[in-house]
Formats: sequence, structure tokens, C-alpha cells
Amino acid sequence: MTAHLNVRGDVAVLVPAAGMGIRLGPGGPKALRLLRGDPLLVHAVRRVAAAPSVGCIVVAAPADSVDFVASLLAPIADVTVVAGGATRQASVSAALAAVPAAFDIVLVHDAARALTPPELVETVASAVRGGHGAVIPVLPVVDTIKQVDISGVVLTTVDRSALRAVQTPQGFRRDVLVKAHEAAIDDHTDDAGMAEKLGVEVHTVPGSEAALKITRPFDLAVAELLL
Ligand SMILES: Nc1ccn([C@@H]2O[C@H](COP(=O)(O)OP(=O)(O)OP(=O)(O)O)[C@@H](O)[C@H]2O)c(=O)n1
Ligand SMILES: C[C@](O)(CO)[C@H](O)COP(=O)(O)O
Repeated sequence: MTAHLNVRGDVAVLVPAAGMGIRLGPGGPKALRLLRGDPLLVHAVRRVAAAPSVGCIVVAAPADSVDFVASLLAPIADVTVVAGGATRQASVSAALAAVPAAFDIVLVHDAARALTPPELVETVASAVRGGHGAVIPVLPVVDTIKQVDISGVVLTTVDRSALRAVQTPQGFRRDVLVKAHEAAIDDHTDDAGMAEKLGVEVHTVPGSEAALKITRPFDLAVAELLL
């Protein structure tokens, strides 16, 4: 019982939410687009805040919407809101800089994965707490994968048994994530990619179908159905 109380609230979660959502089409920043009446960001933060391990949430919002996002999230959880950057990586860096020194475990999520269950947050947090420096949730790839040339002609069929589709939240020992961001010289689509470049072993845990990334209109329709 004491051990449980000691770990509760020891995790900081960064929620980059400053993207424009170009692939979703017109309608404003994606994190503020509505899903059954609530912005995607509200759905995402509600689920993160419901995970018992989470003691700190930092959201990176579009630079012109920081105050609005802070007022939107205030009734849901105690959230720090910072201005995001021009890329996801820059938004994560800005949010990481706002995490209080007391937190040694940091998870990086996406507002776009709005329906991620609290249980997945717990699974990732627990794997980092268990000693892994970097942890990512993954799903097997279900389609046959082809490599093609520039004109679209197939070069080869890739062995999918060794491939995984990667989700968030991705979990890190704080020092690993800080070093990864400091060392990054180019843009990465995820934070684990930066840790890999440092030679850090990245551990995988089973992901969740519910943690789908809402990227295109079809994904939004799927999320509506899931809710
Ligand atoms: N400059 C950016 C770009 C992205 N993100 C966030 O990173 C997450 C994953 O990015 P993605 O789903 O690709 O969102 P967008 O960049 O908004 O999408 P698009 O590429 O279609 O514009 C999202 O929660 C998004 O808000 C961010 O905080 N800052
Ligand atoms: C971090 C991520 O969600 C893992 O799947 C993904 O890489 C974000 O990529 P995007 O190109 O910014 O959507």
C-alpha cells in the first residue's frame, strides 16, 4: 500500500497540441476541433488526468491560443499551458522546459490521440518506472507492406513481422528525454527516434487500437463511432 502511494503522481505528461491539422482539412487547429461537442484536446487531457500516475500535465498550445486553452482545461485538471513551436519537436521541447524538477519520469503524448485510454498511460509509466529509459506503445502492422520506387513501381515486399506501428504516450526517464532533445540536429516525427540516435535502447509495450491518431477526416469519423 505504501509503495502504491509512493508512485502515484510521479509522472509528468507533455501534450503537444499546437499543430494546424492540415491533413484534417479546414476548421482551425486540430486540437481544438470538436469530437462529440468537446475539443480533441479536452478528450485527451481528460484521459491523461484519469491515470493515477500522472502528477503534472504540460500542454503546448498554438501560440495565439495559450490563454484560451488554459481556460478551456482549467475545469478538467491542473494543467500548465505553454506556447508551442513550428514543429511537434519544438512544441515538445517547449513543454519539457516547463516540467518541475521533481518529475523524473516524462511521457510525451499527442492531443491528436484523443481517445487514448488511461490504462495505456499507466502501462508506459510503469515500464519506465521499472527501469527502461525509453518506452513506446506499438501495434503490429496488419497490411502487407511494399517498398516502391519514385514512380510507384514495387521494388520489394517488406517482411512485416519485424515492423510495428508506433503510438503515444512515449515514456522516458527525464534525463534521457532532455539529452535526446539537446542532441537532436534534425527533425524527428517522434521522441523515441531522437533517443535511438543517442544509442538508448527503446523498449516496446502493447499499444491500443483506441489510441489511434486523428489525422484525416476518416479518423475523426472513426473516433466519433468509438465514442
Ligand atoms: N508544430 C506542431 C505540430 C504538431 N503538434 C502536435 O503534435 C501532435 C501530432 O501531430 P499531428 O497529428 O501530425 O498534428 P498536426 O501537425 O496538427 O497535423 P498536420 O500534419 O496534418 O498539420 C498533435 O497533437 C499536434 O497538435 C504540435 O504540438 N506542434
Ligand atoms: C508521435 C507519433 O504520433 C507516433 O506515431 C507520430 O510519429 C507523429 O507524427 P506526425 O507526422 O506528426 O503525425
